[in-house]
Amino acid sequence: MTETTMASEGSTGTEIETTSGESTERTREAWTDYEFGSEAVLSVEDLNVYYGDERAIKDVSMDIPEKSVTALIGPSGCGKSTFLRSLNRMNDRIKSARVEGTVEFDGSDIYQEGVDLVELRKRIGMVFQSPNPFPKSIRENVAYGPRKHGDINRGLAARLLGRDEKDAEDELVERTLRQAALWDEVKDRLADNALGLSGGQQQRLCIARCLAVDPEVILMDEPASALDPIATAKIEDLIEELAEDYTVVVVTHNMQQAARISDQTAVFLTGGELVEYDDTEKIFENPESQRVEDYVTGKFG
Ligand SMILES: Nc1ncnc2c1ncn2[C@@H]1O[C@H](COP(=O)(O)OP(=O)(O)OP(=O)(O)O)[C@@H](O)[C@H]1O
Repeated sequence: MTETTMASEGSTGTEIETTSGESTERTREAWTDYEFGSEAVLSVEDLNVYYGDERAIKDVSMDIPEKSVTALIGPSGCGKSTFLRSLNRMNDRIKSARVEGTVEFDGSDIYQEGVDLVELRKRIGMVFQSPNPFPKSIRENVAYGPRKHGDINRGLAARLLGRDEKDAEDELVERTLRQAALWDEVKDRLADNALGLSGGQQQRLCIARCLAVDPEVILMDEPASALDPIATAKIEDLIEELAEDYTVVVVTHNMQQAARISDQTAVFLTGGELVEYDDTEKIFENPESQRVEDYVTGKFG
């Protein structure tokens, strides 16, 4: 098929006119080197993700700017979660998944050999759709990561060795629960089982657990989709606050939510294509792509 390229200057999409006269839109090659408000902390190049023979992410290149909220939106099955998981190698846990391309974080490719995955996931943490606290006390949920990583020494062995850091742990538990906007609700019952908290409180606890190991990036996969409107509003406020200190990447089905909380929005459409990526206001008010306009105005999806 003969194709004539009609890319106009300044346009992000490229119109392809086929011999049949149909005009279809092709996505930009790369959404990197973008002039967002801050430096890129993650830089994705030519990312393809397969499950067996099925390709779930198709040639995605994009930069993610630091200390801001990047929303990933698109219809069900378009690859948002797969893309999110590829940013801290969570897809490694899925047997059939295969990743090609690079994801640069702090100047090096997270997919190169020898990367310490525990350290990587400490720096790039994740919060899942359903709150998943451990069936332990509220305090232990927060302290678990720092204890495991040896940042805090607690327990009998530490006491015998004279290295018990109770005060440091108390300070860390309070600080992270405050950051997660949960402290006031749980400060008098830190020893209670976390499973006794409401869904929204459990999700904020999971965010505190993620913050306790001092991440730089927080990946969130539909963090409010299992919550009621009040709990959702609290999570949304929290996400905006967190972006003052952390880079947040959030998958959401909820377009109003993306519009409310994010600085930039990436729109994925069927087949794992990144169709458009821009300032959130631009995506919702004046997108370049007709397909994106149809999607954000609810014509499909
Ligand atoms: N573990 C897996 N094994 C095989 N295929 C998978 C797996 N996870 C996702 N897929 C497939 O990859 C594609 C993208 O799925 P993904 O969950 O990333 O999309 P999504 O946009 O996050 O969807 P949703 O909004 O419904 O959560 C889909 O076709 C899905 O069926």
